[in-house]
Amino acid sequence: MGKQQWCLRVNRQGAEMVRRTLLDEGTLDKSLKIRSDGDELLFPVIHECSGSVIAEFEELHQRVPLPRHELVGGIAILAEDDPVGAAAILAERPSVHTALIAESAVEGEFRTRRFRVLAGDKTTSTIHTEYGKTFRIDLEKAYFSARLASERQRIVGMMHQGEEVLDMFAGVGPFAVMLAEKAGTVWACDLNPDAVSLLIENITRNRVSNVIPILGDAANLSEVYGRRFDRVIMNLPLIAERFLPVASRLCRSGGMIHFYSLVEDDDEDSPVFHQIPIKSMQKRFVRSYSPGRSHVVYDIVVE
Ligand SMILES: C[S@@+](CC[C@H](N)C(=O)[O-])C[C@H]1O[C@@H](n2cnc3c(N)ncnc32)[C@H](O)[C@@H]1O
Repeated sequence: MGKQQWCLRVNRQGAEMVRRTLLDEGTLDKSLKIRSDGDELLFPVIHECSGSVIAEFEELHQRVPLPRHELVGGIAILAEDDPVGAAAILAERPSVHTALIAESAVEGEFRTRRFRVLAGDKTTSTIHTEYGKTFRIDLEKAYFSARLASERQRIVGMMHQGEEVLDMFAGVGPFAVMLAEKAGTVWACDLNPDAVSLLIENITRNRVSNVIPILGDAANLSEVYGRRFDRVIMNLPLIAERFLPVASRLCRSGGMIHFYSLVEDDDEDSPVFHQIPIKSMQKRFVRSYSPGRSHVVYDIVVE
């Protein structure tokens, strides 16, 4: 009798890239054996995420249990203040150069966190790989979450070739650089100068020529650009609501806004949706955030 776990079903062709991404983001459940099913591989993951389903897996015999941590490139972010466990992670994982503990929640306008080094190099900067693209990340200078990797692929999968895309809160550019693969142009805006510097580095390191970085306040974008965008990305949970009227002025009729939000599981949808012309709207679960709280996305087709 095996163990029931969330998993991603992936066609064998793209499976190695998915395996590496899940390993990099620390999402692969390494206590369970990867399964095959016809043309597909089933990768067990440690939590429910976009596109995941439940399946049964054989349990693997584990060596020394490492403390709970999340990986961003060569940085392990521990859930507990555990310097001994941090040293064990560095010893066990040759690709990890630094182990950190967060000393604050995600805070301020730039949505950053403060960290303390528990072991390894004294840095918050690293190179992270996601679906074959590499990103310079500096966890203390600009927001980044590796846990949205599958969500970004879901958006790429929905896109048509040549779309005009606006990423209103682009950070270091993970959505912008990923979506550039299908887009005509991606306009990527952020208020944080350090995020935009890292975005420019990430555009260059991935040799992307169709992402335009913008340092500025997304609130002003509709005064500069018209209703030209086929798709608008709004990943600024908690306060994105106040930018929704601006987004609807920027998105063409029939275009789509992806509005990310953190909601209590029994929350009603926000009344702000009544303030913009909507043709249709679908709410999707992205990942669980904390007990009783989820990260969700509203895919909104604008009237
Ligand atoms: C949650 S992060 C998302 C970053 C990126 N989209 C990602 O998924 O990694 C939100 C970003 O919005 C930026 N931001 C906050 N207020 C803004 C504003 N008024 N205009 C533009 N960017 C803003 C922050 O600096 C931060 O980088």
